[in-house]
Amino acid sequence: MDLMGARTRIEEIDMKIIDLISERSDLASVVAEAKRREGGAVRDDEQREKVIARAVDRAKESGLDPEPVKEIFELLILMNEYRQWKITEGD
Ligand SMILES: C=C(O[C@@H]1C=C(C(=O)O)C=C[C@H]1O)C(=O)O
Repeated sequence: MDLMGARTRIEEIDMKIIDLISERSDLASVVAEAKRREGGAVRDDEQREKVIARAVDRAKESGLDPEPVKEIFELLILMNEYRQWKITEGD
């Protein structure tokens, strides 16, 4: 694969990543509704730790440096929490 081919493939992967981030982020409405019904704060430190630990383990299995992966997941969690706060702010 040449440079152009690699860049085209990177672009395709980037678009998929954005679609997945959007799908993950959209689940904030489901989570916010469940927490409204069942009770529970937007920020859940126990669940945060599980999500991060899972991502770090998978990163290591994939031969990736876990630290940047951890940072990415911290941002994804913040995005989801922000969406939940926006949904529940009128409550
Ligand atoms: C999605 C949730 O809400 C928050 C967002 C999380 C996430 O994006 O993975 C994890 C824990 C919570 O702080 C949840 O409680 O499951």
